[in-house]
Amino acid sequence: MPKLKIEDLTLIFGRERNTALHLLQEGKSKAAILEATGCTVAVKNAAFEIEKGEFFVIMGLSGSGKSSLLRCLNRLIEPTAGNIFINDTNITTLHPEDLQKMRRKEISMVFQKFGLLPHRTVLDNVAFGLELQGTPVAERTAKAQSVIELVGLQGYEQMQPADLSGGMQQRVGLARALANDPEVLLMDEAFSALDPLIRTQMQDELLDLQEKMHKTIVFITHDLDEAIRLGDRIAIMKDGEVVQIGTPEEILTAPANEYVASFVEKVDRKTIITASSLMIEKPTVAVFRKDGPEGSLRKMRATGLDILPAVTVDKHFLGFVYLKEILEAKQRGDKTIEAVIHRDVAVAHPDTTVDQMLPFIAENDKPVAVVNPANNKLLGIISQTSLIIETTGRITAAQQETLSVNSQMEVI
Ligand SMILES: Nc1ncnc2c1ncn2[C@@H]1O[C@H](COP(=O)(O)OP(=O)(O)OP(=O)(O)O)[C@@H](O)[C@H]1O
Repeated sequence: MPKLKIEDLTLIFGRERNTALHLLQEGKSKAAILEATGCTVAVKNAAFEIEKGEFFVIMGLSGSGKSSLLRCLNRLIEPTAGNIFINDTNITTLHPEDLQKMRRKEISMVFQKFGLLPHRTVLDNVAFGLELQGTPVAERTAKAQSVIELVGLQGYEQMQPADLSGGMQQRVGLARALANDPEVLLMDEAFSALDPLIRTQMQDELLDLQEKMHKTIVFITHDLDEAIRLGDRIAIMKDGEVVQIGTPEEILTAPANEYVASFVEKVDRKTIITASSLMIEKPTVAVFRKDGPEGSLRKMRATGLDILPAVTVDKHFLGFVYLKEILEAKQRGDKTIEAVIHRDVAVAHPDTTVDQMLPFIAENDKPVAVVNPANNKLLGIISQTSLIIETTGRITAAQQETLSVNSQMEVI
């Protein structure tokens, strides 16, 4: 069961929203609806699920509907149509008291502008939610103290928000949200007001915290770098619609449209793209140790390739063999290819990033083997060409040729 499930969620602002909803269902555009009714379609037919413990980021330009969507998730804004399930409960139909209970138990929110009470101390700000719930003083103080330590604010308990830096104020905001131990944390541009250095530091700290807490986090940002750093998955919004949902790598390698592609262009792919998306999959043609020079030659001729990976019968990667040396082995009358396997070669794991593979860029055209770290079985091959393209974004005519040869590799 997903932690959150959003079904056909639509949010329209304006008086004539029922008319606007009809027009939307008839397929009218946002602009046409605005003109006819004066209503703004802020979110249009959003539908997705978020798993327990997932860090889910919603990203999009200003006005794309991110905040509106987030605020529907705890009914801070009433959706115009659609359903929202938390666990198995449809919260769109909950009565106010049940909604209040669910909010207290399940959901907390962290805002961009911190939303702290200026005349209360850090401790009292953090304990505020518990105070509203009627939690006894000793209990709420103890709980507040423990989350204050969790976010690294010990020693600042008696200060007032104005005495703290922006980063520290946001830690108070985060501590306050965590104080009632919610299952779901909604974070609306929580780090956008912070200066870049503090922002990166807060991102790291949030990731560390998440390792310990395993909350379900829905985090809004207009910054793709932040989305990529934080998100297990990212939903990209444009004009009220969710236009793509995927892991950071999926978004970068296969942007669904021009809009997503325009964000992706600016990202440093090297730190995100991994060996698994670059490799030619399903172990490419490989020679078996038992093939011997003759069998290896046949495979090389059949593929037109002069370098092939060598594997054991159960596909454990051994190294690479070169056409020239196989020919020499044949002339010598070798019975196996054992003597000509180059074992000192670049090996990556599926989650090795391009950045980490930079040292593997050689002057000659040696491929990189991708193996399963658990058992050293060959998973695929990355050609130097694709590595170079990924690194420099450029490719020469000679590299292009190699690439087309490599792409002809077939499954054994
Ligand atoms: N209370 C409101 N009344 C009318 N229209 C609104 C209201 N709140 C938001 N909108 C409109 O709904 C659309 C989506 O706004 P929303 O604030 O959700 O976008 P956003 O992606 O979160 O943008 P930002 O990053 O600037 O907060 C915009 O066109 C906005 O003008």
